[in-house]
Amino acid sequence: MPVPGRFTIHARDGKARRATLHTAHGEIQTPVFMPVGTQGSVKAVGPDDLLQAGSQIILGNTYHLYLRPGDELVARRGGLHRFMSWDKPILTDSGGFQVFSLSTIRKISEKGVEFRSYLDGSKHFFSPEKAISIQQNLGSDIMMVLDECVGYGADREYTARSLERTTRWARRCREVHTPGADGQLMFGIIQGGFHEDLREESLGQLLEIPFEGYAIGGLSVGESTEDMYRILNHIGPRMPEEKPRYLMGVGTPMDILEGIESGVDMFDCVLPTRNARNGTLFTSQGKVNIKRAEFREDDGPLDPNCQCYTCRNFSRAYLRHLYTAREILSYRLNSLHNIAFFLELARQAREAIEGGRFAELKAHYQGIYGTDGR
Ligand SMILES: CCNc1nc2cc3[nH]c(NC)nc3cc2c(=O)[nH]1
Ligand SMILES: [Zn+2]
Repeated sequence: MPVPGRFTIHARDGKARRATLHTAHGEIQTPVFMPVGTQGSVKAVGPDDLLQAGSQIILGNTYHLYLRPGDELVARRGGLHRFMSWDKPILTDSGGFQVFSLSTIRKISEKGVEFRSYLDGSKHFFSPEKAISIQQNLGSDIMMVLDECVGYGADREYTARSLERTTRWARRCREVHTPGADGQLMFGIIQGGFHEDLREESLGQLLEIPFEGYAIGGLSVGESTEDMYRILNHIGPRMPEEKPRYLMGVGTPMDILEGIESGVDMFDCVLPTRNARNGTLFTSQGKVNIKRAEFREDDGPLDPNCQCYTCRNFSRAYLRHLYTAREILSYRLNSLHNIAFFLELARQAREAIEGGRFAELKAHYQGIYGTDGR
């Protein structure tokens, strides 16, 4: 009987790990890429598409689902898995990031964060306890604590005070959910901005609270690749060896490979689905901007090395036509392919770590996408 939270490392290649994370809705092979299903759907694709593309786990946003359709409504329908017909693992964020990035008026205090809905301007309040109760209503397999993601350029003094409050909030989240209750896991989130010593401070404080996994927050917030990698390389290897490590909101193919090399196991990013909708497609030979005139009469597949539904059935000429005609099918086929590309990248990383060839895999993609793939 799998024990939710059990994390077994099968192989290592440098700091990179090949592991299995057990959850109440099945095992996750890591390194893993998690498609983002913000409002209970991964935009433009269905659960069958996701399964066929090899998705093991998807992400839901607490902030959005709380505001619409409401976490209580979802709970009355049997929880998010049943509601969206996805019976594999789901990770929900705590809404913290959306509140800070989407909501206009907000007040942050020791008690929590007050904000106005981006939908109708109504006033709402997330305490750490409320953020957890929403995720319990959603029934996600992995819950995230409520934290404050300080923006890029926040001063050191504010960053230091903020991480202390984020730790106190993390403790309050832990206090309202017994480890493993209802098979749900809870991850702590490391803050500390771009200061190595504050990152270590945040991690050290969180280690005193039992979490089933730890996430690196506060990155991919507009910083340079150099700053992201500096913090990633510093804190990744310092995170608990025997627990899953999750880098939130990252990233480009090269950012993901850099994260894996620093010992990170789990990634989520809207890049594949968001870029699909503006015609930017990731392929084994680099980025393809499908709206370019050069593809008007190109009968070849988008990516000859890709096994996805889009690449097996449609030509670049057709994909370009759909995109320029703003056909809805364009969003589905482009999103499917980009998701398949990111899932395949993670699969190749798992295989490379098993074979001790991760450095070669990273070098291969560096040759195609450059050092940071932006
Ligand atoms: C669980 C909610 N908390 C939380 N989410 C995040 C989501 C992110 N997404 C990105 N780039 C796209 N950076 C992030 C940082 C955080 C972060 O520091 N905290
Ligand atoms: Zn494809």
